[in-house]
Amino acid sequence: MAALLKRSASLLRAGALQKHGVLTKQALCLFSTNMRMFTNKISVEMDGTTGVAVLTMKSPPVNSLSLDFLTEFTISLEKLEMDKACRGVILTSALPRVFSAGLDITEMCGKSAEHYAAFWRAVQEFWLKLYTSNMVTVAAINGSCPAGGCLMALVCDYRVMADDPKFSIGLNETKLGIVAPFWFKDTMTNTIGNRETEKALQLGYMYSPADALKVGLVDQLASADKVETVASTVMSEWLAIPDHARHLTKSMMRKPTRDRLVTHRDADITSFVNFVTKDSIQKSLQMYLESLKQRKR
Ligand SMILES: CCCCC/C=C\CCCC/C=C/C(=O)SCCNC(=O)CCNC(=O)[C@H](O)C(C)(C)COP(=O)(O)OP(=O)(O)OC[C@H]1O[C@@H](n2cnc3c(N)ncnc32)[C@H](O)[C@@H]1OP(=O)(O)O
Repeated sequence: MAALLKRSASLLRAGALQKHGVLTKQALCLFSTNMRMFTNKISVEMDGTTGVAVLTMKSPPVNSLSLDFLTEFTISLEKLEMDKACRGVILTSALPRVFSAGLDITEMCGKSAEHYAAFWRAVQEFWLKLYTSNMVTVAAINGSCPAGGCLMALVCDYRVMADDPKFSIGLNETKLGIVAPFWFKDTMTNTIGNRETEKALQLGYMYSPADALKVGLVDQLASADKVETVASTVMSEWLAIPDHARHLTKSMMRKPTRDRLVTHRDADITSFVNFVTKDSIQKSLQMYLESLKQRKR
């Protein structure tokens, strides 16, 4: 398993995975009964009787989406996708207070253009795999989830969030002096509508759980200790629908948004690299990172 993961990770980075579908054949049936898989940053527990896997992010301190994290996540998801016994995935965090802090800012600071391009391709791949998954995906949001963390929750079919006012959720990119790409924006617009997205994105607004429920950014609130249980109940309701009908419906709803990124994928990478290599953007990101560190002092 470790060797397969290592090889898969290097293939994914090299972009070979999509071209040759290598993982498809090798990883088949890894989860066909009760199964546990651990990587450095993610653990997956698959219940063979219900067909539901729980994918738990465990990358302290804040489950930030680094290149390594994204690679491990995408590979784990792909393995579940290929296991016919797996029909649904619940995403959650093992960390107290944080679901995911979004993209790892250190991946966007002080690195080469080649690194930024590889990082951005991995972010796109992560979004595409989760957005177009055949499985039912439910986010059990047991902590804060800004920016890329919010995006991860938004691409799921259903969101249950812990009803704790200390937690918040939203696309806060403008607060860092950066801009949410069009496919982040599309994902949010599809969920809460154009007007609310326009306000939320310009202001980099972080919603409390109650406000997130009000605008439809999350579907349901639960007490912090019940989030995963509620997510499991929701999952069984969704799994009561025949897979093929639900999946065709999901594809029909999501295809235009998915196609837009696929069509403009290379241009989007170029645009990201051009943007993030600007001195002014580097300065904003460095200052933001520094402000996060200062908050603790
Ligand atoms: C027009 C063309 C456009 C083209 C595209 C252009 C632009 C690119 C768009 C890129 C889209 C970006 C998406 C993102 O996801 S950016 C990331 C945004 N994330 C955040 O703003 C979250 C910041 N973090 C927090 O708010 C908090 O950390 C928290 C998640 C609420 C957790 O709080 P707490 O438990 O109190 O933890 P600390 O704040 O103490 O943090 C612990 C350490 O973790 C470091 N940290 C936090 N977040 C990140 C991160 N996202 N990346 C890297 N590192 C992070 C933090 O600095 C602490 O580090 P230390 O222990 O060394 O001090």
